[in-house]
Amino acid sequence: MPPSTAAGTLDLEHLREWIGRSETVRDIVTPHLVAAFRATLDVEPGTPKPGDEAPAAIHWCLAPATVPMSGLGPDGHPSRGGFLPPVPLPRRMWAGGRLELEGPLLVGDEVERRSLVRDVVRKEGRTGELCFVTVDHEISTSRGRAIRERQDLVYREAAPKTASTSRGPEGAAAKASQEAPQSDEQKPVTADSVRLFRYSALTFNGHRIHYDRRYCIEEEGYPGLVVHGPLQATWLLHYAAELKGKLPKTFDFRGVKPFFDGIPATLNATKKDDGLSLWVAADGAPTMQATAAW
Ligand SMILES: C/C(=C\C(=O)SCCNC(=O)CCNC(=O)[C@H](O)C(C)(C)COP(=O)(O)OP(=O)(O)OC[C@H]1O[C@@H](n2cnc3c(N)ncnc32)[C@H](O)[C@@H]1OP(=O)(O)O)C(=O)O
Repeated sequence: MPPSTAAGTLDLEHLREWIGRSETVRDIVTPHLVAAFRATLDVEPGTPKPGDEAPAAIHWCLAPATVPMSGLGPDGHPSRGGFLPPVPLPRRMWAGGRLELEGPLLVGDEVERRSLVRDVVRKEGRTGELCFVTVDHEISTSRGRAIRERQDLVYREAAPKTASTSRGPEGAAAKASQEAPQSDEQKPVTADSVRLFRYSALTFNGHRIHYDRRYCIEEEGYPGLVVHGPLQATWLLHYAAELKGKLPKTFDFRGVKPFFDGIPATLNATKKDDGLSLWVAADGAPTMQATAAW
């Protein structure tokens, strides 16, 4: 993506100095993590043993930033300006990404994640000024690379004060977003506050939009707790594997509209030539769209 030259509040030149920054972190796929991950997905946790295949997308729970409380920003994420650029737009979201699944992670694996800030761009969206930060990750074990990932983070301007308890600009984005197509396959999914809390705990993600309802409504202008992008992507990836009998080789996903807790939702899939189109729909409208290819 080329840098936008449109006028805005961002010092893009400064933010783009973060491009090329890298970090390497390590963690272990423990039996407890695998059991807790399965339980959060409402699957029998069993008794994971060293060498068992770990569930796909568990890598999002590995090696999270462990920043002391004094190093957190007002949204509960690490203060910006370390590995990630100090984007001054206050509302961070996980916008989407792409996974290339090259091999499984196993219980007991020592995992290394190498991350690189690939791009920082400014865009003007229907909901206001946006700043996208793209991060590339490579996740490896002693057997070699297991996953290549592109992660798109988006930073949004402050919510208009009028948005506090209505759908506000989220409603505008929802109207503009695509109507859900007819699905070949569908199953219900629930996102209540306990599940969101558990997923935040699994990923050591302190972002307050996922568990602090007052903060969500009063500070970020959302009408409820926001369902994590990686949790929605995990559901869709597992659904794709369930429908086809094996994990896809590539999985592209994009959050198109926030999904709030307590809203009736479904996982959906339609066949495509080389794979599946998938989406989460809340109240019938897509919140995350994905394509999986084998
Ligand atoms: C974990 C974690 C945080 C989370 O999990 S947050 C919850 C998960 N994420 C979401 O719920 C995001 C849902 N999406 C949205 O709210 C909107 O799509 C978004 C990102 C605010 C953008 O909406 P807009 O209506 O303002 O944008 P436009 O559709 O007008 O598009 C403007 C340009 O931006 C590009 N774009 C839009 N959405 C995305 C996306 N998801 N990924 C990449 N690019 C996107 C779009 O293509 C337009 O680009 P042009 O070049 O065509 O101008 C945690 O924090 O850790």
